[in-house]
Amino acid sequence: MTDKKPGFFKRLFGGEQPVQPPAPPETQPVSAPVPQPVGPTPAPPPDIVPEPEPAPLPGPPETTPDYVEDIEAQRAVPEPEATAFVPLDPPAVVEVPVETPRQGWFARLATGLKRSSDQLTGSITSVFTKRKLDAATLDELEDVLIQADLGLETATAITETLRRDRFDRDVSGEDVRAVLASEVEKVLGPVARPLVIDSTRKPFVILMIGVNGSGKTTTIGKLAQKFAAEGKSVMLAAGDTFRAAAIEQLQVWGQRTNAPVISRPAGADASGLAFDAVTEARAQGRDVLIIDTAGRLQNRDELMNELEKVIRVIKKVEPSAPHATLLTLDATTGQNALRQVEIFGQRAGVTGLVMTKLDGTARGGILVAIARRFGLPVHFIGVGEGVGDLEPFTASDFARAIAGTD
Ligand SMILES: Nc1nc2c(ncn2[C@@H]2O[C@H](COP(=O)(O)OP(=O)(O)OP(=O)(O)O)[C@@H](O)[C@H]2O)c(=O)[nH]1
Repeated sequence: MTDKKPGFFKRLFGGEQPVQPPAPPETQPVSAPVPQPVGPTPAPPPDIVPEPEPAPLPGPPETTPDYVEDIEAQRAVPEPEATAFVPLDPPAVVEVPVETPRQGWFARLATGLKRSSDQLTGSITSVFTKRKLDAATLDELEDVLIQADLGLETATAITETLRRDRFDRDVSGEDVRAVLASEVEKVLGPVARPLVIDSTRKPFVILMIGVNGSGKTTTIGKLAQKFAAEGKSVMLAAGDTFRAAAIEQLQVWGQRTNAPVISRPAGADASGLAFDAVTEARAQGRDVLIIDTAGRLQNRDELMNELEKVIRVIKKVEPSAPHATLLTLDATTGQNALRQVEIFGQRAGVTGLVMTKLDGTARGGILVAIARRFGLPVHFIGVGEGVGDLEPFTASDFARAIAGTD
């Protein structure tokens, strides 16, 4: 990446702050919607797509410690209309990106990370133009690397390598970029791990979590496509019951990928839905069940309680589930992503990460800081909105793209 843009780095880093996604609707005390688990093999009701309720609940259902026990008690009184098993007939108008011909995925990653890499390489070049490597230069470089979200440890590792090998010698921007790529790859190598579907689990339950708009539903669609292409039978659960549009979005993905979608009307209880979905997927012998959840900010305690409840209820049906709890991270978020990984990890037991929107961000460096701090597997990266735009994560490609080396 050779474009040097004087002042660009400063403009970007000078004012840019981690973006907080919009908060979900306020939770109000509501009378707990009665969870309506049904028997193991509910028949599809004649009305396939449920009408959204006129006034969706503004927040998650009430949390009570004995909620889970309530669910079990209420299993004795199933209400067939509670679960909508929706394999077909998506709603008429839902925006889901369509596939268009495009460049290869690495090119998209490299193009997407160009803003990150331009900032880095531009700054590195300006620091290292015709200069011998001295302490001041190393300090400047460390600042550049920290401001690129790579994290203090990685920044220090890079400057220490240079100090050890090149101190008091001429060093070019290219040399520094090579060290950067190598150090980034060193950090990311151990976390670049594929998502392995244990075929002895039927269904293998994947719970998708993350803040609002981080790409959960889109990633579910992409994963469903991937698994279907591998010959796996997939079921989806529209667990983002706060938003009718999210339910519809998942139904469209379900139709595209030929995966049945378990859903309930907007405003229904997400835990009850998860319960039904695991029960149904098991009854049908599905290979994989992917459960969507409503977006929530990690600092919204009541919403995180609700997520914990969803997990508890899933375990009521299958104690070993969820078998993967994937946190989607929006790459454009920057530093806030560290907090998301920390809190979602504590509350929901994240097993792996998917970083989305790497096709257009200046904040890609944050993945390095996350990898170093948490060591969680990074399974996939999203490089676009289309169904084919999910790629297994590879450390060397990411390192090359962010350092602008080929
Ligand atoms: N460019 C790009 N856009 C993406 C990617 N992944 C998701 N998006 C877009 O990001 C937006 C939000 O994605 P969703 O999948 O709806 O996010 P969500 O986490 O389910 O959102 P909530 O249900 O509101 O929490 C949509 O416009 C997606 O098309 C990606 O890898 N690249």
